[in-house]
Amino acid sequence: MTLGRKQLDLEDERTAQKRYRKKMQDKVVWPVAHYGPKGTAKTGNGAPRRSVMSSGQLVGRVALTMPDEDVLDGQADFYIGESYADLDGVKVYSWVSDVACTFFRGSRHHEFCEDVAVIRAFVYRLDEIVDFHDEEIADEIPVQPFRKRTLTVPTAPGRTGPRRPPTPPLVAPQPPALPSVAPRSAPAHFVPTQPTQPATSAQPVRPAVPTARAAAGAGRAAPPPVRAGDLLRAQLTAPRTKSLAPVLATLQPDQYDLVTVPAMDSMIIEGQPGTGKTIVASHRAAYLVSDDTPGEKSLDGDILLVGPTSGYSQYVQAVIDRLTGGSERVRVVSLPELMRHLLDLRREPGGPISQSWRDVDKDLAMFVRAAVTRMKASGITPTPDNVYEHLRRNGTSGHPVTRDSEWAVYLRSLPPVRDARTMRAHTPLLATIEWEAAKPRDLGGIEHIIVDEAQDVTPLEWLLLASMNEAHAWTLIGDLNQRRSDHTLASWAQVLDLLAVPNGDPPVRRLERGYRSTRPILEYANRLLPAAERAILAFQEEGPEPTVEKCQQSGLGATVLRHVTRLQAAYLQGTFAIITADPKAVETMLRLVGWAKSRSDPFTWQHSGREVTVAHPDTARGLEFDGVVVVEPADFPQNLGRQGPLYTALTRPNRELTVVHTKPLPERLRKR
Ligand SMILES: Nc1ncnc2c1ncn2[C@@H]1O[C@H](COP(=O)(O)OP(=O)(O)OP(=O)(O)O)[C@@H](O)[C@H]1O
Repeated sequence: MTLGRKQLDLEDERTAQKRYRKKMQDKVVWPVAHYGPKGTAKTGNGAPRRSVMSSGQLVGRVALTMPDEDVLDGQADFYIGESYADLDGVKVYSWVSDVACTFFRGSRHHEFCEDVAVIRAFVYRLDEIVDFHDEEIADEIPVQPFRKRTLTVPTAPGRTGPRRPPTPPLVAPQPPALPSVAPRSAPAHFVPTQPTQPATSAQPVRPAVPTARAAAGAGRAAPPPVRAGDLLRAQLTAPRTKSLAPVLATLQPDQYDLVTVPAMDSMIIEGQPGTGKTIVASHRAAYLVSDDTPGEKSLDGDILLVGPTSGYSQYVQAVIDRLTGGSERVRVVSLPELMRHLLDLRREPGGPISQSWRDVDKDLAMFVRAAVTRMKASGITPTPDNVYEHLRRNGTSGHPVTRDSEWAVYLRSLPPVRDARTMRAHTPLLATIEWEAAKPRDLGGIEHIIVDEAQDVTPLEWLLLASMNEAHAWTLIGDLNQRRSDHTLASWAQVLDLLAVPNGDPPVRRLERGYRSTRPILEYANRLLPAAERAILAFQEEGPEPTVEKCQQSGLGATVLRHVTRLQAAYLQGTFAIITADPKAVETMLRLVGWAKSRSDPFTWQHSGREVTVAHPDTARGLEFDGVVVVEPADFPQNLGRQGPLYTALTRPNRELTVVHTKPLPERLRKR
C-alpha cells in the first residue's frame, strides 16, 4: 500500500472511529441505567450498580474473500469493536461475539473463519487511531478488501449467487442474527497429552486437553501460531506502564480460545512467566460479564478475580475498567485484601504467611464448621470471637473439636484473638471463622472465581474461596515453578481434591509462548528450573544478556544505584525495580542518597524526577518492569529446595535484567 493511499485509509478509519464512539456514547444513559447480574439491577449487597462507561474503541476490521448476503447485507467486511453498531451499512460486531473469532483466529470457528482475506488491527494513541496493520490471510486477496464508504466492493472472482445457506438467527434480537459457531477441530496449540475422545455430533466440541491428574509427563505439540506479529512486537518493546492495558488488537489465538471458554466450564491454565496468564485472566473476566457474550457462554452472577497482592489488584483493575466500562460485576481483589475485608482490618497483619503447615491446613476449615454447628446445636449464637475461643479450647471436654492429640496441642497453642488478628499466619483461619459465623452480604452472588497466581493459595484459602463460589465455576491460573511457600499445594490435582468442581476434573491448558521477557533473560532464569522444564518459546528472541556483578558488601548500595541509573538512561520513560529479600536495607540506602518514598505508592521511590520500585519478591508477583536489578539472590527465600521467589524476581523484566551480589550465587546461576 502506498503512503498516500495508507494516509487516506487512515483518515477514513479515524472518521469511522469517531462515529462509532459517538454511537457508543449515545447508547450509555447517564446516570440512570443500572448494570448488574441478568435479571437484577443490584449488586450483591443490594446497592444499585454504577452505570457502565463506554470507551467506544474499534479494535480492528475483517475483510472476507467475498461478499455475504445473509448476514452482511451483501458486504464483505465488518469491524470488531466494543458492541454492535451499524456504521452507514458497515457492521461493527462486539469482540465477545462469536463472529470475532475471524479476527482473533481462534479455534472454535465461526463459519466466516474460512473466508477471511485480510485482518486489520488498529493502533491507538490517546484514544485516536494513529496506525493500522493489515495481515493477509487468504491466498487471493480482493483488490480493495476494505470498503471505503463511498466505494462499492468488487465481487470476488468466480463467485455467483448467495455464498452460503441461510443461517439460523441468534436468540438475542440485537445485534442482528449472526451465524452460530461451528467448531471444526481440536486446536493444535493446546498441548494434548492423551488420546482425545472424538466428539459426537450431539456434543459441543471442546479442545482435547489433559486433565490435571493426567498432565504429568505430557508431550509437546507444535508451537501456537502468532497473529498481528509486527504490532505485538511494537507493543512489547514500548516502555512498560504502571498498569496492564487491554491487548484486544494483539490478543493471540491461543489466549483468545481460553478467554472465550464458556463460563460454567472450569479450567486450569498454566504457563511460564510472561506467557499472558494475567492477560487471559483479565480479558476472560471481561468476556464473561459482557452483555454481548453469547448466552450459553456468559455468566448470570458476578466474578471474583483474585490476585496475590494489592499492587496486582491496582495493576489489573485498569484493564477490567477499560474492557467492561467499570462494571461492578467483576470484583478484583487480592487474597490479603479479601481477608482484611472479611476481618475489617485496616492494616496488613505482620509476620510470615504461615509458621507451620497447620496454620493453613484444610482440617481447620472442618474444625470451624464443626464448631459453628455444635454451638448452634447448643443454643449459642456463633460469633467470630466465640468460635475462635471454642477452637482454642478444643471445644468442650464432652465434645472436643478434634481427638487428634497433635491438632489438640496446636489449637491450644493459638494466641488470644486480639494477638491473632495482628499475625498474618492466622488471618486465613480468622477469615474462615468470620465467613462461617457471619457471611458479609457484599460477597454474595459470585458464580465464577478466577484465581491468578493460583500456585500461592494455601489449602485453607482454597476452601474459603470455594465456600464463596456459588456456582463452583473456576478459572485457576498459575505457574507451579513460582511457588513461594512450602505450605501451598504442589500439584493441580491436589488443588482439585479440595474444590468441589462439578462434572469431573477440569482440563489443564497450557500457554506456551513467553511475551514479557527476552530469550536471554528467560534462559538465565530458567537455569533455576528442573532440566525437563527449561525449554523456552520466547516471542522476543533478541535482547541484552543479563548483567551479573559481584561487589563488596560496602559497595552494594552504590553498585545497585549505578545499575538503576544505567537502566534509566537506556530505557527512557521505562519502569524500573529493585527486587530484594531485604527491602528495608535498600530503602535505607536510597534515603541516605536523597531518594524519598512516593506519597501515593509505598513501593515507589523518587529522586529528581526519577522513579524506582523497591519490592520484595512477594510484592513483585504478577508485575513487570523494563529494567530490574535483583539484589543478593542467595538471600531469597526457598521452598522445598526450590527457588520460586528468585525465579519470579528474575522474570519480571521486559527488556533488561541485572543481578548484583556479594555472596556466592545459587549453584544453578553460577557461570558454566
Ligand atoms: N496478546 C498480547 N498482546 C500484547 N501484549 C501481550 C499479549 N500477551 C501478553 N502480553 C504482554 O506480556 C506481558 C506478560 O503478560 P502477563 O503479565 O499476562 O504474563 P503472566 O503469564 O501472567 O506472567 P507472570 O506469571 O510472570 O506474572 C504483559 O506486558 C502483557 O501485556
